[in-house]
Amino acid sequence: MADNTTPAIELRGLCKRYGSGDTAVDALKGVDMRIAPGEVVGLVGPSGSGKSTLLKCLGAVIDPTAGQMFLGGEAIFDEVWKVKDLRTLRRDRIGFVFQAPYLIPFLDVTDNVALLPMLAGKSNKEARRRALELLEALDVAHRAKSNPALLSGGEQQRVSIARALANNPPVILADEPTAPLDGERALAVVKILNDMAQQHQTAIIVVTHDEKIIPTFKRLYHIRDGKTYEEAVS
Ligand SMILES: Nc1ncnc2c1ncn2[C@@H]1O[C@H](COP(=O)(O)OP(=O)(O)OP(=O)(O)O)[C@@H](O)[C@H]1O
Repeated sequence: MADNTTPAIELRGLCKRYGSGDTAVDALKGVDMRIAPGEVVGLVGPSGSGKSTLLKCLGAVIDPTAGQMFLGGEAIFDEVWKVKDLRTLRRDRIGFVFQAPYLIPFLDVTDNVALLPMLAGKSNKEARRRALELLEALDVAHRAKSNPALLSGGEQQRVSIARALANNPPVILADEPTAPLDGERALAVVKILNDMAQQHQTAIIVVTHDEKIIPTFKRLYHIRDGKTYEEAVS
């Protein structure tokens, strides 16, 4: 990424140690990353290499042990805590897409997407308007009033992407978002993530093992034994 752009995400020497003493595990051993607004990058690595730990640190779900993390140039983890309100940080600045869509079964599709903007203080009307706009963009508005259980796997995943985008977060963390999908639907989800990144300048990290989508990333980070390496992709 260009040096003069403020990165959406920047990690400097991020470390995470679980436990202490003889049983301590150093899951992250000094991770450096810079991701610009609008970039979609892949993160690949073998089992136990630290992918989940890195996503949990990025999502402010767990604290790193050392190092620095910045979102949009603002220190999130530093020598001291700079951001106290992690709930607000997770709600407004980071969108999550998981392997399973985890839609709420007793809310219809629209309310699943509208819930986060409502929690962030938008009126019901405004939150639903935003939800419908996203459902349309993701080509799933025809299921707006359905119970999520009645949707196909690909439709449910598109709804979960709409939910991740609902508060217009500058960062989206996607953990194996295409794992349950066939090749065509997996590539369609990647295209949606790329389109959304371009339109909203969202930075997106996609953790994946999915050989079908790995060649689509313009930048790819490998993680091995708690350290990341960037692969130059032509
Ligand atoms: N809560 C924990 N306590 C102790 N060690 C942990 C904990 N969570 C993860 N680890 C260890 O940290 C290392 C990295 O684990 P992590 O789950 O981040 O890897 P991963 O790349 O996501 O693996 P997978 O692809 O199998 O999910 C592993 O050695 C793991 O055993």
